[in-house]
Amino acid sequence: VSRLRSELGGTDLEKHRDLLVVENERLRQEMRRFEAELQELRAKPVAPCAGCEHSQVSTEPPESAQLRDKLSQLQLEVAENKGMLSELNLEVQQKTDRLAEVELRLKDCLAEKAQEEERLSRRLRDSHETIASLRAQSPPIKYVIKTVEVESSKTKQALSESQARNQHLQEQVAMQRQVLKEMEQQLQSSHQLTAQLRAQVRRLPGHTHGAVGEHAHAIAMYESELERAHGQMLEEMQSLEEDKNRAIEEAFARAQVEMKAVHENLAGVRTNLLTLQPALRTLTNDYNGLKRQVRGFPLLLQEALKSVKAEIGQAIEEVNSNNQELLRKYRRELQLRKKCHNELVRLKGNIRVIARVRPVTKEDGEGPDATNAVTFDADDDSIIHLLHKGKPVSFELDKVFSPRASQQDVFQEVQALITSCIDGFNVCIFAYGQTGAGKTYTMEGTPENPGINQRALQLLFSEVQEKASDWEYTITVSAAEIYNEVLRDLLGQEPQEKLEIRLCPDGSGQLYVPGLTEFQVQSVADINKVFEFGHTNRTTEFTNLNEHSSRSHALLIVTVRGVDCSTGLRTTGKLNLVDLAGSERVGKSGAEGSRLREAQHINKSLSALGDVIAALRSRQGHVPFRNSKLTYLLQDSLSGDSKTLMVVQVSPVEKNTSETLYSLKFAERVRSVELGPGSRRAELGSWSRRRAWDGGQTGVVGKGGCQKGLAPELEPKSLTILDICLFKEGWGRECGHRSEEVAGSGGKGAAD
Ligand SMILES: Nc1ncnc2c1ncn2[C@@H]1O[C@H](COP(=O)(O)OP(=O)(O)OP(=O)(O)O)[C@@H](O)[C@H]1O
Repeated sequence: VSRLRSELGGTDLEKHRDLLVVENERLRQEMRRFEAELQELRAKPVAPCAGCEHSQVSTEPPESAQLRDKLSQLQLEVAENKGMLSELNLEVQQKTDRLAEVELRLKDCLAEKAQEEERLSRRLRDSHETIASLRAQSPPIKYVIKTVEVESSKTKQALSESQARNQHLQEQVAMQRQVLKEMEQQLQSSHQLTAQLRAQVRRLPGHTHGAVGEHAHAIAMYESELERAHGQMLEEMQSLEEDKNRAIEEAFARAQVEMKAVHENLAGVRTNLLTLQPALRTLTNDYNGLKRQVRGFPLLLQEALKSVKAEIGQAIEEVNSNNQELLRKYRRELQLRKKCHNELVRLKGNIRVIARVRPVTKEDGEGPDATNAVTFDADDDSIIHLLHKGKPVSFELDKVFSPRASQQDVFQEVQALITSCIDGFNVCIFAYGQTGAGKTYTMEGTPENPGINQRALQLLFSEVQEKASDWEYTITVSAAEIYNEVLRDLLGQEPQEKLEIRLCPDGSGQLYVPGLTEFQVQSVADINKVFEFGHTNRTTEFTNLNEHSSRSHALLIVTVRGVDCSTGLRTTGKLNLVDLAGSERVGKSGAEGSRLREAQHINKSLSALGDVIAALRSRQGHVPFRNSKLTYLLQDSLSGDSKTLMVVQVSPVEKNTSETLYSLKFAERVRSVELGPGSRRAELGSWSRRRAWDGGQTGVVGKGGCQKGLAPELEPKSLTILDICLFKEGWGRECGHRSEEVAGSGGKGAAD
C-alpha cells in the first residue's frame, strides 16, 4: 500500500504533470512567437528581385498578389490552427486539472489509507503485545494466541498480495513514463521541424517568384507537418490521458479492494479481539485467583497438615484405646471361653470315658466264638449293649463309637481336650482294653490313617500357628514306656536305662524324670522322625515287639509352653497320650513265669490307676499315686486340675465278652469319678521371674524337668454340680447292674 501510495501520490507523477504543463506552455510561447514572426512577415513590403523590372510593390505582378492571398489564407489557417492549439491547450489544462483533482483524491485516499494503516499497525502491535502477554500466560491462553497468529498471517498475506499489485502498477506507471518520453521526443522533433520552417520563411523575402513558390510550398509542408504533429500529439495526449485515467482508476479500484480486504481483516481482528477480551478477562481473573490461592497455599497446607496430624493422632489414640479395649475384651472372652470349656468338661466330668468297638477281624476267626456280641442304641450314642452268656448288659458311657467310626470321628471327640492343653491344662488320654481290642490302632493308627497321637500334634501345630501373632509357643515331645514297673526313655541314647521319677529339688513338690529326653518339634515331619526313632529303639531292644508292646504302657508326653507376648502370661500344658498294656486278667490266661510277672505288673498298675481315680473322686486326703510307676509319673496330669479321657477299646466278638464286660465296668467306674474343675497352669510374671523359672526347669528341653505348682486361686473346688447329681443318683449310674471287680486290684467293688 505504501509503495502504491508513493507511486501514485509521489513526486514522479507530479513531475510528469508539471513537465507536461511546462511543455505546453513552451509550445504555446513558440506558437505565439511563430505567429508574431508571421505577422512581421506579413507587414513587410516585398522587395523587388535583382533581375526584376518592377522596383515597387504597387507594381507587383498578379502572381505575387495571388501568393499574397494564399499566404494570408495560410495565415488564416495558421490562426485557426492556433485556435485549435489553444483549444487543445485548454483541454490539456482541463485534463491536467482533472488529474490534479484525481491526484488530490488519491492523496486523500492514501492519507486515509495511511491513517487506516497506522491504526491497523497500531492494532496489530497491540494484538502482538496481547499475544505476547497471552503467550507468557498459562497453556489455554497459548491456544488463543495461536488463533490470533493465524489471523495476523492472513493479514500479512493480504498485504503481500497488495504489494505485488503495487509492483505491477509501478511497472505500468514506468511504461507510461516511457510513452511520455517518446512523446517528448516527438514534440522535440516537431520543434525542430518548426524551426526549419521558420528558417525557410525567413528566407522567403530575398527570393523571387520562384522563391515565393518554394516558400509557399514550405509553408504548406510546414502546415501539414504541423497538422500531423498536432494530430499525433492529440492522439498521444488522449491515449496518455486515457492510460493515466485507467491507471488511476485501476489503482483506485485496487486500493479500494485492498482497503476493503484490510478492513475485513481488521474487522476479523477486531472480532477476534472482542472474543478474546472476555476470555482474557476470565483468564486474568482465573490467574489472579490462582495466584491468590498459590499465595495462600502454604498456609492452607500447613493448616491441613496440622489438622491431619491432629486427626491422625486422634485416630491413633482411638485405635490404641480400641486395641486396649479389644485386648481387654479378648482376654475376657478367652477367660470366658476357658471357663465355658471347663464348665463343659466339668459338667461332662473331668474324667470322660468313651468306648470304641473295633470291627470283627480275620484274627477273630470263625464260628460261634467270632460272632458279634455288641449292639448299639440307635437313638443314644452313649449306650452300648453286650450280650454276655446270653444275658444282655447295657452300659452308659460318655460316647460309644461303633466299628464304623473313623479315626477322625474319634479324634473329633478328643479335640477339645487337646486344645485345652494349649491353654495350660494337663491332659491325659488313655487307651484301655484287652490285647487286640484296638488300643494301638486308636492311639497310633497306621501311616495311611494316623490315630490320636499324630492328629493331636498336627492340631497343636495349627492352633499354635494361628495364635502366633500374640503367643510364642514351644512344643516338646518325650516318649517313654513302663514295662514291669520299669520306666524307660524311648527317645534316649540308651533305652535300656531305667529312669527314676524324682521330686524337684526346688522344694515345689513337683516331680521330674532325670534323663528323660525331650525333643522340640515344629512340624509333622519332626514328629514322624521322633516316632520312627522311638520305634527303632523299641524294635532293637525287644525281639518280640508285638507281645512286648501289649504288655507295656507306652507314653507320648507332649509339653506345650506358651508366653503371651503382650501380657507376659506364661502357660504350660502337658498332654499325656497313653497306650496302656492289655487289661486281660491273669487268671484267665493262666500264665506262668515271666508272663505271670508281666501280667501282675500290668494288673497292679491298672488297678493303681483305678485306685488313684477312685481316691481322687472321693476326695480322700491321700491319693495313692505312688502305688505304680504310671500313676506316679502321671500324678500332675491326674490331679484335680487336669482332664482325663479314657478310650475303652472293645472287641465285639463272642469269645471276648468276659473281657469286654470287665473293661466296660472299669470304664463305667472311672467315668463316675469326679476330679473337680480343671485349672490352668498359668502365671503372670515379669521376664526376670520367667527367666528364673526357666532356669529352674532343669532339662525341660533335653533331660527331664520339674513342673510349676498351681496358683492358689486355681486350686480345685470342693464340690461340683456333678458331685451333687452323683450324690443324688448314687454311685455308678449303672443301667441295671453294678461293677463286680477291678482288674487285679484285689477286686475292689463298685462301691469304690
Ligand atoms: N477301629 C478299627 N478298625 C479297623 N481295624 C482295627 C480297628 N481297631 C483295631 N483294628 C485292628 O485290630 C487289630 C488289633 O489292634 P491293635 O493292635 O490296635 O490292638 P491292641 O489293643 O493295641 O493290641 P495290643 O494290646 O496287643 O497292642 C489290628 O490289626 C488293628 O489293625
